[in-house]
Amino acid sequence: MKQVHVAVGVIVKGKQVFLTRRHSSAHQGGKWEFPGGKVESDETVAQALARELKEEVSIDILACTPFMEISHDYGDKQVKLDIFVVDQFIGEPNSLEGNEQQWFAISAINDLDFPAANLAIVEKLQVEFS
Ligand SMILES: Nc1nc2c([nH]c(=O)n2[C@@H]2O[C@H](COP(=O)(O)OP(=O)(O)OP(=O)(O)O)[C@@H](O)[C@H]2O)c(=O)[nH]1
Ligand SMILES: [Mg+2]
Repeated sequence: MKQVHVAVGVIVKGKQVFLTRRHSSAHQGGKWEFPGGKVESDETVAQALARELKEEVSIDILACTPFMEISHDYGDKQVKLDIFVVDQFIGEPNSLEGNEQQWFAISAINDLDFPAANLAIVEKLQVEFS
């Protein structure tokens, strides 16, 4: 099975993180996620991240830092998540696709329902932003 390369943005403000909820019909539907999406064949991961965060939550990235990479096999889909912390941006994130969205205290996201691949992200975030 081909691995899907995904650019993922962990949008932070102080000790808060911005999450959106995946549409119920999507892969891993109904779960909370970090905004992002597939890297197209003609773009770098940084370009994909900038494009996805603009399309999905309407912000312009000013600075981002590589955070971690996670490969995960969901059985029906293999993903490689290329994850960046985005802590400088223009605009206020707002889901253009009508998803549920919320700023959460990083210390309080343990009990949310995430795709399995995200658990390592949550763990590392809580170590570094608490
Ligand atoms: N955006 C995002 N995708 C994630 C996360 N965790 C995770 O396993 N994924 C998986 O990464 C894959 C691609 O993400 P996506 O569905 O956002 O891609 P996209 O925006 O290009 O969507 P589209 O092609 O449906 O329009 C999905 O299978 C999704 O389940 C996450 O935190 N954020
Ligand atoms: Mg997406």
